[in-house]
Amino acid sequence: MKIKFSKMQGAGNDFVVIDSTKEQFSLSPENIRFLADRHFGVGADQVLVIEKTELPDVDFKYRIFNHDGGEVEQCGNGARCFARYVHNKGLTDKKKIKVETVKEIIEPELLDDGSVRVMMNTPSFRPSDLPFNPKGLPEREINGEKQWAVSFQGKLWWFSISSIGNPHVTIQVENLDETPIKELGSFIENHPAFPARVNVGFLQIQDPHHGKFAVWERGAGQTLACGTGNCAAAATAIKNEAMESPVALENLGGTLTLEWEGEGMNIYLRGPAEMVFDSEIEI
Ligand SMILES: N[C@H](CCC[C@H](N)C(=O)O)C(=O)O
Repeated sequence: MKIKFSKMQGAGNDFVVIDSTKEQFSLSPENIRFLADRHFGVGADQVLVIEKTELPDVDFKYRIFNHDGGEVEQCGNGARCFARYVHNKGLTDKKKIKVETVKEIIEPELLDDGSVRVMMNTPSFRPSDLPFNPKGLPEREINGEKQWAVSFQGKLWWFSISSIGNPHVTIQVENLDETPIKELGSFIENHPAFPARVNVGFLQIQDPHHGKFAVWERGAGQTLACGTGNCAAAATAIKNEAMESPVALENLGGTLTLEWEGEGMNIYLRGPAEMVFDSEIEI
């Protein structure tokens, strides 16, 4: 089967985007892994598949598949690239789009300055929403917020949990350059306390409105940015009164901006979304 696709990126998080609104594709996990493979396929952190939605007052459905072939609930950088794609390809002339994802409706908006702003719904801090089973892990409370810890390389690493539709752990560090992101990220991603695995974000706070962020993504490894991870880190830091909205986080692949007015409110993610090239591939 020959498939047309667009290669896109948002802050260096890269995607293969496939339009399945006209011709229905059912891609197996093996097909996804091939498309995402950086040696034998196109290469991407995630594969995004655009489909028709059955929901009233919603414009599209989009499905998100990680590099390892697994389908997941949400992708913030992907949402921005999705919006750029459907507009550039003439699938809609709307600048504010309603999109069905696995668990919720999100609303990306194409802004006049060329960036894209996405309403990413309300962050949750409930363990059951990840899911997260903390039994047996060291626990503490800071500013009324629970944190847990894992022991790794002879040190306790304290983390906060949150869900942006997909599961996240946020670890606040003094210096990203001295943090074992790959090793610790992979250890926590696959920890038995996270039955569905987890994304692991590392936040270095510079001042109440600025920070640096690095990430080990569930099913994709270390990426140059993770939109939902930035949402999780900013919401956690704002909730703990360590940062104040708006928050700009410098990722390896670019800067993302988060706006969140507090618990129970929607969080907004803003950043770039770029087309790289169009092509087709036989799978
Ligand atoms: N790895 C994530 C999915 C992609 C999220 C990320 N690329 C983003 O921009 O939010 C997960 O397994 O939940």
